[in-house]
Amino acid sequence: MSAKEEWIDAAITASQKAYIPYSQFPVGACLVAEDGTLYTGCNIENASFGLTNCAERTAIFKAVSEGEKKFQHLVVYGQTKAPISPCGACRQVMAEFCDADMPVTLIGNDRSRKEMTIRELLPYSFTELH
Ligand SMILES: O=c1ccn([C@H]2C[C@H](O)[C@@H](CO)O2)c(=O)[nH]1
Ligand SMILES: [Zn+2]
Repeated sequence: MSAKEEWIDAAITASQKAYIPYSQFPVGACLVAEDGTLYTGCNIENASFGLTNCAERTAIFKAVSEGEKKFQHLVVYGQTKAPISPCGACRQVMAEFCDADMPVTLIGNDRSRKEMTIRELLPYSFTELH
């Protein structure tokens, strides 16, 4: 299923909560659980830059900490010209908690969008310890 407008709106609204004193670059995410529950997230920066948590990971960690295990879609919004491209850390975390076939909709400034799967975002990923 392609992303519902409601999910995109939720990601955009979440970006308005971003804590971004260093980059001034707001990002929002909306993770949709199997039953339709929405978990939103924004990027949360830190004076120790490496501790910054991206919007995608905020949404995923919120959902997992609420006990969610199955997801159907992730939307990521950023004010980029082309649809935003998640960082490597977020791709690895997505691969941990989402099925390889799950769609991820990437959104740019003008609501331009690109739909990819988890597998396309992180091919040949490390997912198991054995
Ligand atoms: O997919 C992305 C890309 C970047 N950022 C954040 C991290 C940092 O706060 C700011 C600039 O990289 O944007 C996200 O949250 N998600
Ligand atoms: Zn990231």
